[in-house]
Amino acid sequence: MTSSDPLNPAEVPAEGVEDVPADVREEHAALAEVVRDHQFRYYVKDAPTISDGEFDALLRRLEALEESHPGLVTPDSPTQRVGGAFSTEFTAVDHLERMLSLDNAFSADELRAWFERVHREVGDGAHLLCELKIDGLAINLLYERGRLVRALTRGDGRTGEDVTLNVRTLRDVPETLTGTDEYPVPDLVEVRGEVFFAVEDFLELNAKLVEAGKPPFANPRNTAAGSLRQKDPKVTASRRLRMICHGLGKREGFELTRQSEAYEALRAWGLPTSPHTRVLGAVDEVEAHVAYWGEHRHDAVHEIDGVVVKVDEVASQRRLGSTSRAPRWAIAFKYPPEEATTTLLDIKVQVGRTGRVTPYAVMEPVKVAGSTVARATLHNASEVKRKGVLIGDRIVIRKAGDVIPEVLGPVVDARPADAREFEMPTTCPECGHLLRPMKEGDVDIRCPNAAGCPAQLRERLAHLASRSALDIEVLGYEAAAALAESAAYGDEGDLFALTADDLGSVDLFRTKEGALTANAAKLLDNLETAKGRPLWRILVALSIRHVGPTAARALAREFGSVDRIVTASEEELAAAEGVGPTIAAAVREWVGTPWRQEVVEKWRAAGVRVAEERDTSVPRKLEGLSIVVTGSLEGFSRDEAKEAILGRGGKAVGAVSKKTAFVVVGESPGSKADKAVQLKVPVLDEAGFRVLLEEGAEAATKVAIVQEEQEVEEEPSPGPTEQT
Ligand SMILES: NC(=O)c1ccc[n+]([C@@H]2O[C@H](COP(=O)([O-])OP(=O)(O)OC[C@H]3O[C@@H](n4cnc5c(N)ncnc54)[C@H](O)[C@@H]3O)[C@@H](O)[C@H]2O)c1
Ligand SMILES: [Zn+2]
Repeated sequence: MTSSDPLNPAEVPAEGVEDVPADVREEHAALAEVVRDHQFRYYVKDAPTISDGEFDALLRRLEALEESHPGLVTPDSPTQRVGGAFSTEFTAVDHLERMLSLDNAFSADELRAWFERVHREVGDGAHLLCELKIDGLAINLLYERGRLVRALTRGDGRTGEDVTLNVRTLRDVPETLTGTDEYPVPDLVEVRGEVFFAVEDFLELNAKLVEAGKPPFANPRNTAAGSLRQKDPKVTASRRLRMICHGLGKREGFELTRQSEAYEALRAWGLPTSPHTRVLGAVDEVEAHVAYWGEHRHDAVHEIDGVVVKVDEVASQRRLGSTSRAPRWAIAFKYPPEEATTTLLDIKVQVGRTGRVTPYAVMEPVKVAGSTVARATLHNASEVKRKGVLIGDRIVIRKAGDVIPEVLGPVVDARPADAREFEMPTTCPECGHLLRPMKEGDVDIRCPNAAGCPAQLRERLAHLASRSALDIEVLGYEAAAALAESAAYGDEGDLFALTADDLGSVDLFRTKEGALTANAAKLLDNLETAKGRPLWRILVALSIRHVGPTAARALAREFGSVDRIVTASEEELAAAEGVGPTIAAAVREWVGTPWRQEVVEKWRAAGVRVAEERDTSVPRKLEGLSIVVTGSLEGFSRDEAKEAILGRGGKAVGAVSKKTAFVVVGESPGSKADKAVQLKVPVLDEAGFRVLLEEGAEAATKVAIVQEEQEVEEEPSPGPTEQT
């Protein structure tokens, strides 16, 4: 084997095999020092200054250097050691058996490469134990004759920090083990696990801090580490730390053949294990499992940064052995990090559709959760203060799944000398009006120039064209900006009266030769179609505060025309089903604004359908019925199913109650299906749903599934395969 063997990095060729050039040697030494420095900040100070992704990249770079220059590999290189240290604040105590780290796989290929090696060494009978990689800190619990005698952090793998008093405050960690006939209390066992914050508890802790005027913590992992490594156990006790076991160290007085069996023993002894652990047979299944959890990353109570795959048979684990840093019988598949650090280049403000002025971060572009991010909203000026970020700071940002990126806070330890505070502007950056809160007690300040501010007009146009409003494809953000800026154009009232000539005077809609672009023709065409859209879409397009698709549907259903909405009193509006006082007040405010009423008049004059929402082509067979859809249907997307119900006068509701008329159950339904059974609400499958839509409630009742009261399954299997 060569030293480039990823499973065997500890095997170093004899000295002098290769002369490493001086500059490479220097780079390596400098990089190793940087890595050690970050390890100290992370493990000892619980205050890293770079993200895990950046740290992993540094370590990978070090590995790459060593791979091309094996002469650089020494036993004290960070690539060869468990990356931790211990602080003098705690007593240092040796582990009875070493605590190791894990090798990583960042792609399916790397996972397969690991698997093939395992295959070669121990044959194809190995079972693969898949566990969530909990993002917390490792702990080693020593139980002697069933009593907890010591708890150590991982430290450098050989020696950890004694945090016994702190760990005793954790509810998940029993003082004494229980035993069963099958699994009697062992003479001695080292139990390894992860201490973490449940995301929910972490958010609650932060909410309390913010309420008390204190800065919130950046992330659950570092907060858990900081909370456990406290000098005063009372501080630890005040934080709701949890623990889940994921391995064993030294053991006496019992033998196990499979690691999955060890978890059964741990459970019998009263120790917490994960409900998400699965034993799988083939690498394809492991890949599906990894993909599943990549999609459901936020379904566990704790944060995860990957999936750990282990060979389940203890005999095979022994045969595969370990390097100085990690076992060869396990690998951690890592997901793209959801946090990154970058530089906050500037804070600018943008003016929204309702004049709200919000600061946003302009950042050095950085990759996070698979996409490159260069901007993030900061919501309002007090949020900027609360987060404590200065322009020029290194900042931590987070992007979870499809959620918009969020600035978590500054890396204070890396603050440059010239970092400066953000000052909220006092005038609108686009029209110069003095900004102010529109109502007493508003945290947001707004540009009061709703009618004339080009920024607000641009935002309203883009909104009006969006999919949840008039759905005008060609009128994207760029076109909205071009129209808003064009002198030939007034406001959105003039939109439907636009002519080819008007568009010809806007640069964006003219070719170099002076002809109209294809998009201009398309826009005129789209506008013609948009005139006939249902009333609720027209209402959304009018940018009335608080009136999104749901409220607009309610208004359209209850009042049937813009005129009736305009003449309705605030009480009438508030009393209407699905409207309520906030929307009623916003509608009245809109009615009281002359230029907004002019928009309606201009639209009406241009032929926009501002009345009669009732589409008589679809009979209103579901009038007054509440219908719940759960699970996925083959012939309908979620929105289509909702549209089909609303279009027939029914209500598409989210929760099952006694008032629910039908529950439509598709593939992999949620707990709503069980609830329907409990409450004896008629259940329809997709075919039944079609009957309901086409023929109405009576016919549907005949095809509804008659529900026998049955035992409700405890917890639906969260993974793609069965738990063992
Ligand atoms: N940001 C920084 O400056 C900085 C510095 C050092 C390390 N780090 C981060 O720390 C991590 C490296 O730390 P590491 O050496 O502990 O390696 P690791 O986190 O990649 O893997 C090893 C650890 O995973 C934990 N783990 C969680 N769930 C597990 C399970 N089901 N089974 C087994 N183990 C499980 C164990 O505590 C184990 O010690 C990386 O994510 C790295 O980015 C960051
Ligand atoms: Zn303005």
